[in-house]
Amino acid sequence: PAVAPKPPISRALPFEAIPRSSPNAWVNLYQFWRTNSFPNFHHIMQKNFQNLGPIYRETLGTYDSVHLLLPRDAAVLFQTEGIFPRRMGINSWIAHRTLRNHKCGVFLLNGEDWRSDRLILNKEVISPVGTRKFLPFLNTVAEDFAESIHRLIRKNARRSLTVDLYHDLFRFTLEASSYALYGQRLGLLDENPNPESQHFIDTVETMLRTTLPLLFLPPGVMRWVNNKLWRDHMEAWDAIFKHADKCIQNIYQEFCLGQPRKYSGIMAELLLQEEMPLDSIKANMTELTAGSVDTTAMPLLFTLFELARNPQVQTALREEVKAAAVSTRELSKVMNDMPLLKGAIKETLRLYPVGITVQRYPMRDVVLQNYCVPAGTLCQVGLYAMGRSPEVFRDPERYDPSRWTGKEDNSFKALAFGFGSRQCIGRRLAEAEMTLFLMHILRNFKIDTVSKADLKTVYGFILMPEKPPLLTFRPID
Ligand code: HEC
Ligand SMILES: C[C@@H](NS(C)(=O)=O)c1cncc(N2C(=O)c3ccc(Cl)cc3C2(C)C)c1
Repeated sequence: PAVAPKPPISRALPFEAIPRSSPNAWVNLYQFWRTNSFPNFHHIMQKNFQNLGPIYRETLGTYDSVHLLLPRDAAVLFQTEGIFPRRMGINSWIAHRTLRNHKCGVFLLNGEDWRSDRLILNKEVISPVGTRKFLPFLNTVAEDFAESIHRLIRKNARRSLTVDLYHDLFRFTLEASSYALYGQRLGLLDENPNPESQHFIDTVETMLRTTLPLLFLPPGVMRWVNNKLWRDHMEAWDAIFKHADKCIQNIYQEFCLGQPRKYSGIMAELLLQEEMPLDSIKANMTELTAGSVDTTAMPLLFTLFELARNPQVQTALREEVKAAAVSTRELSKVMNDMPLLKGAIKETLRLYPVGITVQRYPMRDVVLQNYCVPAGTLCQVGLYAMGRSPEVFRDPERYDPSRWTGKEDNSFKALAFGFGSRQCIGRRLAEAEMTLFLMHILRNFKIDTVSKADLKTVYGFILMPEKPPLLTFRPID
């Protein structure tokens, strides 16, 4: 019998054949600057995917990267990340550490240095055992926040409160994270919040805002291109390090005077373990403190808005929360009894991913969408575009937490915290803060909003609303 002809192996297309937006890196960067495209970075990526397809190449100043849209391509990319996964560095942040002779935390470290710090931090920051220890601290702050809203409502003649929660949410996330990190309350939820901590929140915002324009410039030219921007950036960093240092000195001083008998936060555990040198603890605690403010406040604001304009979803969540909290069981069990609320948080991060991409450099040559991508090429998964792509999600514009609780295969679709051993180390802290916050809000109030129109979003290194929504809270008797 004749031998069946071998099917031709589909020859992967060369790297140069990947569709791309305009090829000239510096012209692109200039255009980006001139048209101030940074705030719209996520929308520009979405349009590029619509015009060029599920893979495209973009060169902007010093960086040349491949953008991916589909979960299956993200899966292939993550399989090539190796044991020291790497993402795009932030030159202006590294430049500051070098200038001030500070150590870097896990976000900026790579290779063996990253891995050794990360493995030590994992035990206290993201492991189930570590998370269980700081849960009660977060719950206390979430209860205090709900009480602070009741306090404001009692002051009003009408039994409701209409407010722009933007700044209050930053105070909540810093109060909650600082309590879990340092075991101390900052007093940000009191009637007149502590001004020093409020100043810290403002400097984190300034630092993030001034990071963006510096993002694609080589370190050498940054300070000459826009000196004021550079100086503001450095000053914000110095203030951030000063605040974190104060928190660290407080607990270190108490520590030398006598070790605490009971759990008093993540930093105390790191000091007790004596596995990490003090300057590394400081570098990592600074990242955890500054990284815990905006990143968690924004998704809370987006969730409250979506619950206000989707009353049926809000009611379904309220039922689930009431049922879960009925028996005063241990906190982590209550948390595991609210799948719909977990789905709501995933739904918020699908539509409003805080970090709009996840980046990796593959350790070996890889084929993506039938193109050859050489090892070491910067590859970015476009989370914002993926979350709103009808190819990936049915009815993508609909806020539907139940899409995450069914039997559907959602693998590599929930990437807002990244992936694998280098995923967000603050994930459990952020998820717990958001879950407990929403649980207490839903138990105490109905949330409403007048405007049902979509919120416009801007990218300022963190995805945030262009204009914060006005929300109305009415106590549930
Ligand atoms: C307490 C601190 C903290 C909080 C809160 C936090 N992050 Fe992170 N995140 C980090 C740190 C530190 C890293 C770097 C981890 C590393 O490189 O090992 C990181 C990394 C990430 C990454 C990159 C992961 C990867 O695979 O490359 C993403 C995405 C991310 N965070 C998303 C989020 C989102 C979404 C939230 C909130 C909804 C959030 N983070 C809240 C500290 C935090
Ligand atoms: C928004 C998103 N970008 S990302 C990592 O996906 O590209 C993100 C996610 N998780 C944490 C952060 N952080 C901050 O906000 C921040 C501030 C100051 C310092 Cl010293 C360290 C940080 C980190 C990187 C932890 C940022």
